[in-house]
Amino acid sequence: MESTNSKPNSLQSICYQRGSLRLLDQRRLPLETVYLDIRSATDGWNAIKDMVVRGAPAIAIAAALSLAVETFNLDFSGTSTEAASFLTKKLEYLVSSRPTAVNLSDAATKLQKLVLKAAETADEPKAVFEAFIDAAERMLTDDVNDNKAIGFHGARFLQSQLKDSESLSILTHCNTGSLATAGYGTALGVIRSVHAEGLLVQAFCTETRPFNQGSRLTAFELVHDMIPATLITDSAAAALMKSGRVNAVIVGADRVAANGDTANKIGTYSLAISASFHKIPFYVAAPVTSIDLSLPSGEDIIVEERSPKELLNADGGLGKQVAAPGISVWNPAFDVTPANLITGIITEKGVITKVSADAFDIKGFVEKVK
Ligand SMILES: CSC[C@H]1O[C@H](OP(=O)(O)O)[C@H](O)[C@@H]1O
Repeated sequence: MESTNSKPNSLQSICYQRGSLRLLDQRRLPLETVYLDIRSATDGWNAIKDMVVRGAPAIAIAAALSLAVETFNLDFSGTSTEAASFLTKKLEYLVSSRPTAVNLSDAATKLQKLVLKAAETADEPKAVFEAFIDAAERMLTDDVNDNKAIGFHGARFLQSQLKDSESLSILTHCNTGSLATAGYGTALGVIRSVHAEGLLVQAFCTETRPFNQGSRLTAFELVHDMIPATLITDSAAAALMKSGRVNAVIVGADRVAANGDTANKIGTYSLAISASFHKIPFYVAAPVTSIDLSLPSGEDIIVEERSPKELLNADGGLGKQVAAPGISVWNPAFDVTPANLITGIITEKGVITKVSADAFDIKGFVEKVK
């Protein structure tokens, strides 16, 4: 993958036009803006695995578009059925790049069904490939629209919870903004919308060890958008809540189980416990595609464990060794927050609130908004 330094828009993680895909190398932000040329599903797989691109929605879109670029430039001499088989196998391969976020597997499943259906009526493979490329491209615009709707519903709901003349200071974790999506963001999109409504006093973002998505990416986005924001260490979050300066915590999601248990960046569970102790509402912001109704609870969510180097070396593994040689490491990239610690789930279709003290009716919500 070659790198180029062109800079269409410093928050644009995915630069795509038919036949060409460039991904912003998020490992080098915020100090360097470098785009990598992605020419195949293999390039896409490696970019996701190595966190060139990250964030549940963004990795799904990057995966699909990496295959769209390979397909567009492919000299294929098989049948329509063989074209569909080629695409379904490549999608299965792309899903293996990161296991926890459901967006990637959900998108792959939908695209596989689409190409198999297209092959039933296509006279030639070109029609199957074009149906796939069209669907992959639609993910870009659909995601931005969903994120803006999440922002709208989130801001409106938070405003409805405020007493007169109250305003909001919001704590968030990891990066859930433009850099984690096709644009605007999920939890950070809600912060953008609250700020646009003039209701935001301060955003607080955690560093989000070990990969530092908060200090490197979320802080970058907040400064870029001139949103009043303060960076804190992960370990300062409880003290900040105790100080009374946080009115709400809003985080993203990689996978929401049928009961509302939510997998998100490691450290989210600790934030939820601290928020509960300090009686601060705790929200998850995610598109409905992040909900996995096939899992009754978070018990069965696969949590990716990443390289010990992310802890042993500086800069989330990109720098030189700083930890004691020989120490063992446990580095889960995510944790699961139980539904009873979550106040509400903000989606592009509206906010899912509890139907009893500790329970959501996620299935009922999804059925209603389908
Ligand atoms: C809207 S992004 C969702 C989710 O993805 C992030 O993880 P990673 O940076 O490892 O891809 C984080 O968990 C975000 O909350």
